[in-house]
Order: sequence, then structure tokens, then C-alpha cells
Amino acid sequence: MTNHLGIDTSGIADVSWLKKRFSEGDLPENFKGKNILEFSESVLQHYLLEDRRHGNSILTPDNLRTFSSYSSGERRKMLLDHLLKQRPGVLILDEVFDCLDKESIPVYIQKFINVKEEISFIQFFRKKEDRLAFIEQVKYAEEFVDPRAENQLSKASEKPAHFELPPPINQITAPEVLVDFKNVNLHYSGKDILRNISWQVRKNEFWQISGPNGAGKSTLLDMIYGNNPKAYGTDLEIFGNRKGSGETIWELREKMGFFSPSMIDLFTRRNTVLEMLVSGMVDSVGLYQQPSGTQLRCAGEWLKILGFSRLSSQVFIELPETEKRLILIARAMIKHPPLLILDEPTAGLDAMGIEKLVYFVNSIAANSETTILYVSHRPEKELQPDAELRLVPSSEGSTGEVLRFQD
Ligand SMILES: Nc1ncnc2c1ncn2[C@@H]1O[C@H](COP(=O)(O)OP(=O)(O)OP(=O)(O)O)[C@@H](O)[C@H]1O
Repeated sequence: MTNHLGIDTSGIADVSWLKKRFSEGDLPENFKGKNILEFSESVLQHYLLEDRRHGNSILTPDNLRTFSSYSSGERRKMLLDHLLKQRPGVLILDEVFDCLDKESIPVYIQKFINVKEEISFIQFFRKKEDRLAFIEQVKYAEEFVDPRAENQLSKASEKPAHFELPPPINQITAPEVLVDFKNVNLHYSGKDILRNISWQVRKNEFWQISGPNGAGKSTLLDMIYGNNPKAYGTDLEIFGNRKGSGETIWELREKMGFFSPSMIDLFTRRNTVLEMLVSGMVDSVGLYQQPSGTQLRCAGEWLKILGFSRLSSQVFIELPETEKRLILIARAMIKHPPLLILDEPTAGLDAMGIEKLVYFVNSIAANSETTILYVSHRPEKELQPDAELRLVPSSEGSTGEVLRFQD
């Protein structure tokens, strides 16, 4: 009979030490001696890097497109299929359902069931409901701590204090209508992605953008925030100007804050938490400009409302995941931009992390004039958006349905 093991990591801020141990072959006794493959964000990043270096990847079926041009959910499914096909002795699954839409989850559960007699699964999960039902043996990450090693176990911190936002140092002006899509279509080499999207985003609104994997959520955000050349020929106005005319991408970004969990890996310098926050006001991570006393005070206030004053001089990249994300959202928000874009901000967090992050985002919506665009495909129970743009896929591209919620 094949062995399977679940590792419950809920409430533990950082279990990278245990994942590293397992992926290097230091497995529990009854899993030893088998060939191991791993499904995790870091393995995915490895394939993305290879793809960028060499312009192709063994994961792309036809070599017509780069691996990085696929959506985040599509990429995860391609990696999973590739690993399953190799029939390893042990397959480590690290937060396997992150970024998968609700239609894909049962499909992959069935794929795991089909091979469970051949492959031993070791599943790391933060949310109990994510555990694969056939995995009966479950251990807590705490049980693997080596008593000789220090600091392997840091608990995720407690719920933060109530969020009253510090005011902006300078007001940024913007017109009443921030984003205006008028019958926008977008396609990539013969494949229709967006179809007749008409969507108006006004000041002081809170939007959730939803839709299954590949529906076009990130594409839509990229048209607003990014330098996507496809956005230029369309009838899309940002802050009252047609995209591609008037303001440059950098001038537009002055008025926007952006956060996506994949940003975290881009920060490699050993900046302190305070420096990271200040850099949201001086537009430079390296802090080539000296921050003013007012800017330092403002950053200090943001740390205080997050309950993170004690973290001020700690190295940002060494913090637990939830803390990093809260700080980067505060950094995106510190200037009180008219528009704040959050792309799957809770992906990969445990229930406690999600609760904190959602609470922070709700506070930003309630206590500022900033409009929020929030992408996710898991329904976020506690999130309090005013409206939802639902992307509904079809062979001719996704159409947009607008739903407005009453208080
Ligand atoms: N350069 C490209 N060439 C062809 N297709 C592309 C390209 N870039 C993106 N796509 C496709 O556009 C579709 C929309 O991708 P997008 O990343 O916007 O989806 P998404 O809704 O954010 O998905 P997910 O929930 O998986 O993150 C996907 O099917 C993707 O493969």
C-alpha cells in the first residue's frame, strides 16, 4: 500500500526549513529511497527563469508561446501535469490549490486519486479544507522541529490593531472616472481573450474582479497598470486620457498603487521595513534620495497602525509572508493613490493571514478615497467590495458582467 502524508502548516509563519529538508531528500522513514519530485512556487519560478533565459520550456506543449505568457493558473496546471506524467515515487505538493479556480480543483483531485496507488503524496497545506481526502496520516509542522536548531518555528503574529489610516502627505488629484473601458476587445495570435468589455471605475469604489483561470483578469489589470501594447489601440481611458496618448506610463503609475505576491521575489536587497515603506513615497527601493522627516514620520505611522512598530529596523526580506504582504500593500497605499490594484493578494496565505489581509483591505476601502481593484478567484468571505466585475469566458473571449452589492 502506498503511504501518503499531510503536513498541516496553519498558524506557522514560515515552514521553508521543512520544505527544504523534504525536497533535499530528508524525508520521514517510510518515504525514503524513492525518487522525489516537487510541486511548489519555487519550482515554478525555476521553470519561468529557464523559459526567460532560453525562450522555451519543456512545459509548453507546442513551443509557440513562452511559458510565462500563460496565466498563473494555467502555468500551475501545466507543471502539475508534467510532474504527474513522470510518475515519481514521491510527489511533494506545496499549496497545490493556490491559483486554481473552482472548476479545476475537482479535476486535479481526481487526477491525484487516479495515481495514488503509484505515487506517494506529501501535501503541505495551510487551509484544512485543502487536504486531499485520501491522505489519512496528518502531522503538524511543529512535530518536525529539530530541537538542536533555533528559531525554526515562528508563530504568525496576532491580529493587528484597528486600522485608521494615516493621512497622505500630498493630495493626488484625479477625475471622477478613473478607468473607462468602452467595448474593448483583446486577442493574442488568433485567440480571443476579452470581448466587448464596457466597464467604468469611479472614485472611491471597491471592485472585486473574478473569473476562472485564463479568463483575462491579469490581462485586464495589465491594460490599466502595465505597458501592454495591446491596450493602446483600444478605447480605454485612464484618468481621463486615452491609454497611449497624454500621460506616460510612469506618470500614470504616480497615481496608482500596485501589489501582487509575485512582486515579493523582486526585492532582494536587505532594506529595512521602514526603508521599504519610505520607498513608496520616493519611488525608489534603494533610497537614493534622503527621506524627509515628514516622510519618515508618515512611514512610522503606517507601521504603528499595522502593529509593526517593533519591525521597523528588521530586514524586510526576512519577515514572514503575511507581514511582507501587509507592508507592501501599505507601501502601495502610502501616497493615497486614486487607484490601488491588488492582484490575488491572498494567494498562498493561511486562514489567519487571509483574515488580516482582508481586514486591512476593507479598512483601506472604508477609510480612504482610494478606489480598489481586487482580483481573486476564491470567494473571499469577509471582503466587502461595492461591486464585482465577473469575467465569463467563451470561445469568442470573456465578456464582463457587473454586479453591484447593497450595504
Ligand atoms: N502572449 C500571449 N499569447 C497568447 N495568449 C496569451 C498571451 N498572454 C496571455 N495569454 C492568454 O490570455 C488568457 C488570459 O490570461 P490572464 O493571465 O489574464 O488570465 P487570468 O484570468 O488572470 O488567469 P489566472 O486566474 O490563471 O491567473 C490566458 O489563456 C493566457 O494563456
